[in-house]
Amino acid sequence: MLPSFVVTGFLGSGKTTFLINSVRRHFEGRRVAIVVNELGEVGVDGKILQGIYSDVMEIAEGCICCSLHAEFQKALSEIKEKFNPEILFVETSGAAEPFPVMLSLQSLGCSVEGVACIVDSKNFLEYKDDPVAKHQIGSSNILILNKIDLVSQDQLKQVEDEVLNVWRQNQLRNYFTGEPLFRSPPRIYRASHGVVPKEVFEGVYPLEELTAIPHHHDHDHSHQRKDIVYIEEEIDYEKLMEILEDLTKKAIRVKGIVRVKDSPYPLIVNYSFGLLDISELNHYSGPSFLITINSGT
Ligand SMILES: Nc1nc2c(ncn2[C@@H]2O[C@H](COP(=O)(O)OP(=O)(O)OP(=O)(O)O)[C@@H](O)[C@H]2O)c(=O)[nH]1
Repeated sequence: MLPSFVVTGFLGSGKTTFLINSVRRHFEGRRVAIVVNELGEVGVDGKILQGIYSDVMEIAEGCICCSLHAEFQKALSEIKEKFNPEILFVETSGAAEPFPVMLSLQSLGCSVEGVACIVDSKNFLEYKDDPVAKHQIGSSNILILNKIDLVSQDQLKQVEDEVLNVWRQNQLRNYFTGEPLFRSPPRIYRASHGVVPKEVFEGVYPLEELTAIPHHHDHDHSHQRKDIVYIEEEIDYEKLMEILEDLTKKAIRVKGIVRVKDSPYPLIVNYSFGLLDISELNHYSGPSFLITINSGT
């Protein structure tokens, strides 16, 4: 069985950053495959990860369990055949629940070694009541409080207490008996830019019991509206800022890859919860685009 980890967490919490900064470091020299379940029909995370890992597959849009199970299956057999990986990481989209992904993985012959939920410590108290965020936390046995560089010790303690509270209330239970599925409380870690110690990936027991749980199909992403804007011509940096200023009036998350006149490389645009981050991507030759996610609520 191919061992796998699921990486979940709310929009912009730092899942891709975690894959870049921790997984690469701790699995150096190992054959690591990554499947990214993207939000839009064009992916950003996959493009970034492709520059770092050789075995990255993107699955666009939606939820792996429903419309995409067949695509997931195809991607997985392709990955296994081509790369014969030793370990697989699946990054779910920030708007998806991890549980169906775990079921899909098991049904496709992978053992789920752990489910890591990346928590945005800076913004958690703002999004903690979102139903998807609750499921993401409750379905995880590794909780990583990320972005600790942006909060005080007191705030972090408050977030930690609240995250554990949400976990207790939403932890996975056997549908018939009501018994908790996780045999022990989640492991909780603190991280800046997704950097965690190697022990995070060690000694996590495989989640065998999940197959016994019926799957409800009660998850719904329709409250979030996604749009994609293609930018045909090369614009200057100021124009990009103008476009972003406009988009972020409504969007809770904006990400994309944009070519601008003054930069030798295309720029990765990453906006979440009022914070804008711009960096360069040196291995991309596709079109310029921005994906926006509006909460719609
Ligand atoms: N200050 C700070 N910024 C961070 C940290 N972790 C991630 N970021 C930034 O937060 C933004 C979102 O990070 P991503 O890793 O793209 O988040 P994600 O969870 O993959 O996003 P989605 O796939 O869209 O849900 C990026 O601009 C990151 O550089 C952190 O610990 N501290």
